[in-house]
Amino acid sequence: MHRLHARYYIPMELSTTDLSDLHPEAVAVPMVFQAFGGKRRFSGRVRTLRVLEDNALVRQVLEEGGEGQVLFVDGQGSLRTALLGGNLARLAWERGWQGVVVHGAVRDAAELKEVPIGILALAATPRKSAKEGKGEVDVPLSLPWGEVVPGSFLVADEDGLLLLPSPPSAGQSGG
Ligand SMILES: O=C([O-])CC(=O)C(=O)O
Repeated sequence: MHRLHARYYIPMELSTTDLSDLHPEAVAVPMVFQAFGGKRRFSGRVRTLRVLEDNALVRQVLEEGGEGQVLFVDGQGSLRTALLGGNLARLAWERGWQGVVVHGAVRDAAELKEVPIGILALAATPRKSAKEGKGEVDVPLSLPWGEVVPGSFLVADEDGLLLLPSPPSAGQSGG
């Protein structure tokens, strides 16, 4: 529907810029990621994972299910192996995850864009990860831009990521 009075239109989802203005204390992660998934805008309660070139725990946590949640994987910035590909992305979608953020690499980029969740990563690379199960689940992640705390609320859009202590309330409106 064409909106003649577009300036009176109040978006249901607040942008990260509006939210950052409302919550200057929130951790803001710049959009250093590429958007590989079918959705650029997503949000949800955060679970965390710290791994290094090993993605057995990524599968394990995604299998637990993540209705309304976002998995933030700190792959420590390594681009040597992919921590998620088409199979894990489809698993995430089937299990209700809103998105997966990978501070590291993914693969199967052509498949990822068909999966209707948010998938952010630094790069794509062909090589798979180890499956030994090394890593830490639900730990605070120290990233160059601030700390990503499990249980916080993540909002992602074209401008970056914002991490809030709790979901923004419906009464907040952007300007
Ligand atoms: O299983 C892996 O290592 C990642 C992958 O390729 C997929 O999710 O399809």
